[in-house]
Formats: sequence, C-alpha cells, structure tokens
Amino acid sequence: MSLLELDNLSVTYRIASGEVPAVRGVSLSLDAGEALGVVGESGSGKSTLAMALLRLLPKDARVEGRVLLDGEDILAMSWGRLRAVRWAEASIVFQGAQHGLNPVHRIGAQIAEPLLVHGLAKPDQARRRVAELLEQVGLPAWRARSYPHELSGGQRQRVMIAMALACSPRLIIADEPTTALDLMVQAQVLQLIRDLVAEHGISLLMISHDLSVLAELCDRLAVMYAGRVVEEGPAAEVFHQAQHPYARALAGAFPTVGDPVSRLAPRGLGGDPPDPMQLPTGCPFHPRCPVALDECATLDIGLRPAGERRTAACVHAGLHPGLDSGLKEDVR
Ligand SMILES: Nc1ncnc2c1ncn2[C@@H]1O[C@H](COP(=O)(O)OP(=O)(O)OP(=O)(O)O)[C@@H](O)[C@H]1O
Repeated sequence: MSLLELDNLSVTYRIASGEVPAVRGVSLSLDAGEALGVVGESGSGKSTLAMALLRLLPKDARVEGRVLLDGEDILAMSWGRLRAVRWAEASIVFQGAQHGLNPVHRIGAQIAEPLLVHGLAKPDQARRRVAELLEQVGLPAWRARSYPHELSGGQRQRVMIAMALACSPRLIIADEPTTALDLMVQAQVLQLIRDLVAEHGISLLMISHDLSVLAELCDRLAVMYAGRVVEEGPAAEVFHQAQHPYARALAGAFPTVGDPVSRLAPRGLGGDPPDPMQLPTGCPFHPRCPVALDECATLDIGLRPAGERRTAACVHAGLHPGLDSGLKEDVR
C-alpha cells in the first residue's frame, strides 16, 4: 500500500468575485521511501496542494477528495488526531525559512518543541536530539543557542529541515524549500534534504517550479498545469521524454535553479497560464500548445496511460513514437 495517496483532491478558494478552482481532481500516490516531485509554473496550484495535505489552508478554501496517509484520511480526521499526525508523521518545510521560525526564540528551543509537544522526549533528551539534528543538517551543536537573525538564509533553512526531521516523520513535504537562497546554497540544501530522507527511509514530496532540479532529486515527477496533473511518471522519463507538450517545455526551461527568469513562461512557450476563474474549454493548455489539434479546443481528454507507470493528459500521449523528436523542434 502507498504511504500517501491523494484521491481526487480538489481545492476551491471562495473570494468576493466568485470561486477559484486552484486544485482540480488530483490523484497521486507516493510509496514509502519514495521521492515525488511536483512541478509547475507559478499559480498552477502546487502550494495549495501541499498545504491541503496537512490541512493548513485558510478557512475560505474548500477541500474535497481524500488524502490517505497509511490508509487514514487526513481530511476526515479529528483536530486532535491531526495535531498528533503533524510533525510526528508528516511535516512540511516551507518556502523561505523566515515564515517558519519564531524570531524571539532560540533555535534549539524551536527544534525541540515538536519533540516536547508530542511527548517524544524529556527536556534533557530533547537537548541531545537537537544537537544530533543540527549535526545532521550540517550545523554545529552550539547553534542551538542562536536566534534566527544570527543565521544566514541557508542556515535557517537547515534549521527548518532539522525541525521537520525532529520527530522522525514518515513523510516530509518540502514546498520550494530553497527559493530565497542563492544558487550554491540551494543546491546544497536540496541535496541535504534528499540525502537525509533517503538515509532515514522518509518519503518526500518536493514542490518546485524547476523541473530539472526535481528530476535530479526525485524518483517520480508530477507536472501540474491549471490545478491538474498533466503528466506523471518516473523522473528521468518525464524529464527526458515528456509526453505532454507543457512538460516538454518545462524540461527545456532554462536558466534553472531559482533564477527569477525561470518563474516566467518556460522558454518557447508563449502566453500566460490561464486564470483559474476563466479556464479555456477543452484541454486547458490548448491556447498555448504548439501541437494542439482542432479537437483540443473542445475535448478535455484527462490523464491516460502513456507507458509503464506513466500517465499524460494529451491526445498525442502514447500514440506517436515520433512525438519526442517532433515536440523538441516545435516547443523548444
Ligand atoms: N488564499 C487564496 N485565496 C484565493 N485564491 C488563492 C489563494 N491562494 C492561492 N490562490 C490562487 O490559487 C491558484 C494556485 O495558487 P498556488 O499558490 O497554489 O500556486 P503555486 O503553483 O504554488 O504558485 P507559486 O509557485 O507562485 O507559489 C492561483 O490562481 C492563486 O491565485
């Protein structure tokens, strides 16, 4: 059985002018010890998805579907049970560590907090565990006495990772964990997360707008467009032989790692992602698609098998052996 299973997950924000369908019927699964990357342009619904998994969304978000962690539906559990699950079974590392750390408390106290709250350690055991965790994320134990402002951005992000690891969860969700950091530090922190989850057999759901980074770190990839998964499969295959033209364009989107340019439209793709309140008819990607057929304007094909453990939501997927080379010319 999968450790994490998203079953037809949808999230709709209610705003003054109507409803924003931010995530639309996403089904994904993640095995124990596996790393799944979720990639897409800004606004594709990645963060909403991540927050929905641990019920961290604001009240104006309506969440439908199921989020099964080891068979137990997170969306249906009591608040008491949810509090027990957060940190201890599943934890999240957010974009930009400044949101996750309290400026007035020392680092050590903050890392120890989930351990103490969940009754997993007594204060002296927690102190030892904090030292061990700091070492695991590449910081000296004396940093426990520092305040967040005394650390660099990369060091703060390492502290967030230590917090996420503290209770030895089975799942870590990392939402653009390195966005605010410079390139060198980004690569180090991402690799650190990957190494630590692999070493401890933790499952990882990592979110990024950068497909090439995820392809390096993850076993499987899911590509999101307009709130939906449009392609999913083994990381190397999705990166090198994407079947969906949007995934193909993302794979060619350089420069990569966190450069602001890569937050813009992927290279070769004209236009903007659709406004979720005014989605195009048919395939939501068809107005930007270089290989769209007439039928794509009316036919919303949805995900279909596109190989071994692969799916793609494109009329071309799995049909044309020449798709790979054809798209390369068209999209890149
Ligand atoms: N609190 C909110 N209220 C209304 N709409 C929201 C809210 N949060 C997000 N949205 C909308 O939901 C859609 C998905 O946003 P989300 O932040 O999940 O995308 P994302 O792929 O994570 O983008 P980014 O990479 O920029 O973080 C967007 O259209 C966004 O404007």
